[in-house]
Amino acid sequence: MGQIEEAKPSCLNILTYHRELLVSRLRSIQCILDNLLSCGFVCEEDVEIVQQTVTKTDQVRKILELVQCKGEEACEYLIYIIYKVCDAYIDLQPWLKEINYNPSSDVMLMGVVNTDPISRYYEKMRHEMSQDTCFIMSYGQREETRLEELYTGTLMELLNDCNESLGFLESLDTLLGDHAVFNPQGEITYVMGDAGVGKSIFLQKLQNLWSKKELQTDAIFFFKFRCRMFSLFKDTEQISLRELLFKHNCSPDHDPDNEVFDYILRFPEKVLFTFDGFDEIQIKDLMNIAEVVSPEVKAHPLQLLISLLCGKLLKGSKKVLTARTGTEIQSRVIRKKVALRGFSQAHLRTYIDLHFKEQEHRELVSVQLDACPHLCGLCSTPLFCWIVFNSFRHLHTMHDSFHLPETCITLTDIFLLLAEVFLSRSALPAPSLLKKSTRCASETFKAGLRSLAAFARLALQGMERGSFIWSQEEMSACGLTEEDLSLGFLRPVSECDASGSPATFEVLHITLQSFLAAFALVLDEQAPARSILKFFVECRKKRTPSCLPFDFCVSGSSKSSEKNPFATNEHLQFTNLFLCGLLSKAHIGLMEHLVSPVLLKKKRALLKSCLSTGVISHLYGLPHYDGEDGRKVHVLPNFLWMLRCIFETGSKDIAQMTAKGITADFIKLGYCNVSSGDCTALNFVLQHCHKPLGFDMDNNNISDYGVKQLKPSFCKMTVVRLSVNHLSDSSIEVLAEELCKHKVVEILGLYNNHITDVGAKLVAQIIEECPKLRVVKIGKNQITNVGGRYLANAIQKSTSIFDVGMWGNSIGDEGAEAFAGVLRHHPSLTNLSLSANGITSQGGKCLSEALKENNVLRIFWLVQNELTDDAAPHFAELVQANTGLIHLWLISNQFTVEGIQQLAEALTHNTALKEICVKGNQLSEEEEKQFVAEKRLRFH
Ligand SMILES: Nc1ncnc2c1ncn2[C@@H]1O[C@H](COP(=O)(O)OP(=O)(O)OP(=O)(O)O)[C@@H](O)[C@H]1O
Repeated sequence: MGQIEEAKPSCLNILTYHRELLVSRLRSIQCILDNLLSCGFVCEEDVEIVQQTVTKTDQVRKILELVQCKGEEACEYLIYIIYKVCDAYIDLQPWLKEINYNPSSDVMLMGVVNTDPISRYYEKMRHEMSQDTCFIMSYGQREETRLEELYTGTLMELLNDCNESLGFLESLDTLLGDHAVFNPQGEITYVMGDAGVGKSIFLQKLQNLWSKKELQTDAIFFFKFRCRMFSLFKDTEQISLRELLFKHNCSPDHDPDNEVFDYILRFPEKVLFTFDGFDEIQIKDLMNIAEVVSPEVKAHPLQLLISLLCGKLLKGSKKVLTARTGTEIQSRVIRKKVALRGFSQAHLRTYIDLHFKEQEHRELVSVQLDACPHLCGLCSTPLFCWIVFNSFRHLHTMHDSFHLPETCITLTDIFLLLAEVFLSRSALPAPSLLKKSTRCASETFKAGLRSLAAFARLALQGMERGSFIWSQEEMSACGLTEEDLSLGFLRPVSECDASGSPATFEVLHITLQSFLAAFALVLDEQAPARSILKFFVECRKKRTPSCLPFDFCVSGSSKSSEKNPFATNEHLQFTNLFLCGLLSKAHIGLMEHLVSPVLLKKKRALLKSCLSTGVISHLYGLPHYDGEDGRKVHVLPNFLWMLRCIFETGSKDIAQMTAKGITADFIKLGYCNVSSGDCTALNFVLQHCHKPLGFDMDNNNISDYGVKQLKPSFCKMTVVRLSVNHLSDSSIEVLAEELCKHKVVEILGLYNNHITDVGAKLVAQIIEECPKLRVVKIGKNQITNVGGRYLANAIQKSTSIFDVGMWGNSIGDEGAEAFAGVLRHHPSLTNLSLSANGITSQGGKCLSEALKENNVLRIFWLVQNELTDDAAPHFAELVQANTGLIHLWLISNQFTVEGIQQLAEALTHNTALKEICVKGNQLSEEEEKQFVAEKRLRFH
């Protein structure tokens, strides 16, 4: 060992030899001086001399002289400092490698303290981030819940740029990894989701993981922003990037030479940003948003934000951006997309256990949830779940008995519960006197009316002006007192004024602001009654949400400037929805205690007439087109809001009228962001529809709860398309029961769900018992040979079925054998896909032999299986013998040139077959060229 060390070049020589490089690259001199001083290699006077030297390079020269004078040990220690504090001396790390530096055992006994500003800043940032993120928002400001005690995983679906699923993100700490990146040039990880689905908490958890070094990333700086804060700046305000970063996040200490900012500019890839709520950004005049390309230039904060997001500033930095679903952002800046889908059943169970410490409460809540799938559907949105559970806990402790509302609970009910809990606080007796009482919601609301009205006024003003944050003065002007603040509706926004008290406040959650704004519209006795409809008018006027802010900044396009302050108008839609709920028949009893009955009646009548005319004109205005299966209509997202509002009113009349207005035979609701909760609203209208209807609900977030809600409507559905909707076997149970009872279904689409062999058996039952069923798509599920057999047996018995899609299961050769039975004599099957099912040549042989006897099948898909040349003679025979087949798909198997040769020869004997697609087999480009003469053998 000693010999090896002796053989090393001396550190003194190294410093002499590399002096020039060190002089130009060594920074963070203070850290070197601090360590040399504390180890006694230099004295205070030496330090002063160095510090008095004017230029950085001269300071380094002085240090080198000093340590070289002190000898080998001091020189080695200097190199060791560079080695240990690698973040600060990042530029010299390649040099250490080049000189093959390995610290000696002696020097390793010496301590190195990291006093470098960059490292100190990094530590400070972690510390502050950890403090800022360890608590989760809880009721009022009274209790504090630790994030780790309540945070529950949610469904985090990865999407590609066409919003197609790429599976689920298993664990949040891998978010920034390369998995599911569809655009490596993009720098933004875009996280989207509906109101209250947990986008902010997702970021909080991410920040918390980073602060504990548990996030898989090499980012050493983390800046977090809430987009709504950018609305607080005056139009004329100009700040620099440095101010934006350091004033609105953590600022570096003892950094006279701006080393931290310099480092950020030099190594942007070491910086991670999170921007929460892009949909909340107000852009008053898009035309004036100009890009900022220099980090030194002062600009409006919004310009800085947009320039950061577009990569004009700090190019290469990592960014996570959240926004409500529907806020589209150009794919070219997006690296990866995640859609938050809320709690699954299993998550909900975990959340119950975390939320309720008492076993009695856990059981009570579980039983009540199990009895009400609609409530479960609502509770799959974490915000609503949080409100329901907190209200349950509070009201259960306060009152003799409290149960969760059972059937037909609406969102308005949920937010009324929250308001009741908040208001009941002002009437709380001292804890020692706390005695269980009988619950009387109207009394609580009456007693708290003054405060409620003041909060509601504030919320409405905010909605009208498009602001979510208020100053103390604005709050007082609305009549809010100090005492009111403790109720819990508002919470302080982080910044404090000079006296240390919070300078600004916001509503606990933006959806609660929408609710309060709706309350203000109902309570207001001064404004003309018609003004309750103002947001309906506004929402109708507005165009579909688009990616305007980003359109502008990314492509520089000059779309017309729009007065619309928001990228989406969801919070206005929510206000309308709550208005419908508050003015519904179900809540007259409560509202009459708060508003004059005459005015209430007038407002109810106005709303009803507005909804009725709105529904008619909306349905009339939808784009209809005539297809093979009758008249089709593709609804727009507003249709869903309309349904939600109708459900919230609980009005049978309006539901009936809407059902009557549906003139199409086929409704396309694909990619409309339909959630399980929406299915109750859909069902509410559909129950008044008396004619058969086709429904395409593919690519939504319906889940098992939603299917349960749609149960009464399946009797009239001729087309049931529920592909890509997170359905498990329990949904198929509901479908089997209903579809077999009514026997009207013709098309069943269940592609890309979580169906296993258990569900496949139920689908087989549907196939057997529904005589009109023509098309079944059940690809990309989890069906094995067992399920494959059930399905094959059922299809064999069906005389109506002509199109079966089984792509992407794992039925293997045994399943293929069962389908060979189907192919042998099936009278009607014309299109069959068994692609991506792990079928080898053995299965291929069975299938091709069976198909020789069938001249009905037209299209046969066997893409992405494991067919080799062993299967080629059988397929060649098939091609020669069969005259029914028009397309044979054998893409991405393992045929070589010999196998393909056999197919090519056989093809010359068959004139009916239009093409055999053999792209992606094991042929070189040269080999493929041999077959150019046979044009029907396709390699592209
Ligand atoms: N993963 C989670 N675990 C536990 N609770 C959660 C989780 N996600 C959200 N919540 C609860 O739901 C509430 C609302 O979540 P959050 O504010 O993150 O929603 P959001 O998607 O940002 O909503 P919006 O788009 O309306 O701003 C949180 O305050 C928290 O109580």
